Amino acid sequence: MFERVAVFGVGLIGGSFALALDRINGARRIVGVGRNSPSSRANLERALQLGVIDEIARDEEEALRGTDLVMLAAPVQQTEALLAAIQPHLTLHAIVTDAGSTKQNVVEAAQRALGGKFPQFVPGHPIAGKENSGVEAAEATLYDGKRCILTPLSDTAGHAFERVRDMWTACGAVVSSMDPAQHDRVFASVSHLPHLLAFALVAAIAREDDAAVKFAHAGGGFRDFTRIAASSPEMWRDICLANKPALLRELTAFEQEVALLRRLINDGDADAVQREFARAREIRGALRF
Ligand SMILES: NC(=O)C1=CN([C@@H]2O[C@H](COP(=O)(O)OP(=O)(O)OC[C@H]3O[C@@H](n4cnc5c(N)ncnc54)[C@H](O)[C@@H]3O)[C@@H](O)[C@H]2O)C=CC1
Ligand SMILES: O=C(O)C(=O)Cc1ccc(O)cc1
Repeated sequence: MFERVAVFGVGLIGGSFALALDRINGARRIVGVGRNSPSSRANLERALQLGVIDEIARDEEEALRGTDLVMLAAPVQQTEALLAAIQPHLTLHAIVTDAGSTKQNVVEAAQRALGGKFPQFVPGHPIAGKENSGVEAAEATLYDGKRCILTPLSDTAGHAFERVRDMWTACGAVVSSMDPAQHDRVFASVSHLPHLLAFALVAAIAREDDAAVKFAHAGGGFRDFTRIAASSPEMWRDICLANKPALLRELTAFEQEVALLRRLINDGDADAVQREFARAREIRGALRF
């Protein structure tokens, strides 16, 4: 399918992408690129050892030589700097895509950094993942049966969009398209807010004097609610700041709901509390994932 694929950020998502592509013989050669830090270098070496990538590229020029697909899978606020460094080496037939959890800031970064080459960029977001980071957590089957959303603009090249769509489909994902702003509103609600709340709950309890005894007695409900608080702080910092307006709107709506429940509990209004819980239970029970 592709001759040479360059993956910028060979962690959970980039590593799983490389493994999924390899499984379908989707790339003749896969090259990994990291950032200039000891932990990133160690992660890339491990990726090579695990056979996730075929080689490590030292810089953008080396990574882009003969490359016909670039996948960005680094934290979203790195997008503009990465694309600016890639742009001079990007040949006309090469396609660039990404896996970032936010799309409006990524699209705007790509427009600024790629200029006339922006049509070669296909913004994407696989809705698959877990709380573990790094290449050790990568899995070839991560995207099987999972949604992958593409958010092309009117000037995105049709052939680039089709190749990225077909590639994700071949990797096992169910692909659909969405407008970037709508994407960010949806995921502020069902992904970014829940992660923020999980981090907030653990952080709030940890501040209490008897936190240790409380955590020691936590059961399944607490485990389920806070699993995602073990996710990468850097990645979630970037997502929350990149999707600030939509996330703050969702946070306001959530605060209003919490304020309502606080008032009902304070008033001892048992019927109203039960009605609120029953409504949520019914809605949650009908959801199919
Ligand atoms: N973790 C998840 O469940 C999901 C994450 N995403 C998105 O995928 C992207 C990657 O996330 P993960 O793989 O989970 O994170 P990760 O922490 O496992 O991997 C990110 C990798 O990017 C590298 N990196 C950081 N800055 C870089 C740079 N400037 N150049 C090259 N490499 C760089 C890091 O060293 C690390 O190896 C993020 O944009 C995230 O929003 C999307 C869907 C699900
Ligand atoms: O760990 C989980 O359950 C997730 O929700 C994974 C996830 C994290 C970020 C995304 O943009 C998409 C999926």
